[in-house]
Amino acid sequence: MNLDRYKNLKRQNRETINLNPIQRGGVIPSEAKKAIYEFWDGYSICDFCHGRLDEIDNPPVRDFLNDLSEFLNMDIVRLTHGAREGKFIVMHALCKEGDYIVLDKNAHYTSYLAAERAKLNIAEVGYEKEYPIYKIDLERYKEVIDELEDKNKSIGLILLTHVDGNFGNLNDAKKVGKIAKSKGYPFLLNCAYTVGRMPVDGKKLKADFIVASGHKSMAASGPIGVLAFNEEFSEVIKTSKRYPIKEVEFLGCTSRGLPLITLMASFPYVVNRVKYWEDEIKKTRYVVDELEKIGFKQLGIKPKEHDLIKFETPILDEIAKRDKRKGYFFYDELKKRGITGIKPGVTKEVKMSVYGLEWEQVEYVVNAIKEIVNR
Ligand SMILES: Cc1ncc(COP(=O)(O)O)c(C=O)c1O
Repeated sequence: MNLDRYKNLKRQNRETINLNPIQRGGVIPSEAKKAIYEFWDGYSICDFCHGRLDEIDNPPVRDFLNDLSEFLNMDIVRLTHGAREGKFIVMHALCKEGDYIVLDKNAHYTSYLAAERAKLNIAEVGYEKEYPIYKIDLERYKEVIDELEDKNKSIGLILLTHVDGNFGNLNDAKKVGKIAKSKGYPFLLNCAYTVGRMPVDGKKLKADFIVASGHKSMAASGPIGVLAFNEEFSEVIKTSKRYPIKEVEFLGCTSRGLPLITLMASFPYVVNRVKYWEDEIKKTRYVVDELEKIGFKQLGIKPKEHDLIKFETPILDEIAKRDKRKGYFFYDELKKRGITGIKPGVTKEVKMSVYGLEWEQVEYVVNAIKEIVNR
């Protein structure tokens, strides 16, 4: 065993402009960094615990969960280890083995895994239009539900990915919420890419459940997630027969320690930043407009309604054929300019986000990419 390898652990790309869409919303502000120094011991959050995480008053976890409910316009909030755990909890609590869940074709792999772990079947809702838009045909939810009902299949849950992690397409959740309501099925909205980045109002969107991701979109250290739901589904928080204070689906307590401390410490910052969502969209559209001038082609819904951008980049592919670094030239050249987060070696398609960057940084990124391509 070489224990030396654990000494002086250093993050390679700490001071760079990171364009990785799954990381941009999880960058923590300085107030959260300060809180880390107060609470870095393992169970530090439990100094004044009387048996359950969500009831801790010092630090103010209980108040925080109430504030989160208000922020999301949902009745009850609990913490999870991530969006994926939230999805599994809902499926496990609500569905019985063999039930169907109806979900969109852009659903994250963790939605499929959660369903598999809960021993459920899947019925997919496909695209209204495939390449290059990949827009989900939301009206199809009704038809898929009807088809399952005609075959006497038991449906346990309707799931929609609010914004998917592949194309960054924003779905009109209310449409699916209405269909689910009219059919009498619970509706889970996966907001891993939206809550904490943009305003989300659960009741307006007709969601019965919302899952969110602290490390992805709420400026928190990972892993932490949020599960919000409405009162009529309080079966999700049923307590143990043997340990009556402990909630079974949460195995008593979920994320404790630094992930939760940073989620709380960043909360005022997050509440404020979602007010500037329109500006984030302007930055995103600016990047698309500028990079399409040099041969990038944006995939997904146009114009962009979310900061995650996926480009088809034949121009990078062309250059890679001539450069001795092959596909790695783009990563390499960006890194020289202090920019990271683009997958090394990938040139056919590129994903990026400029969420939370200053306008000057956005311009710097655009100019750097133009310079690399034009050279
Ligand atoms: C749409 C979507 N949902 C869920 C997840 C998983 O989130 P978490 O890591 O909080 O489980 C991701 C991660 O990329 C995602 O893109």
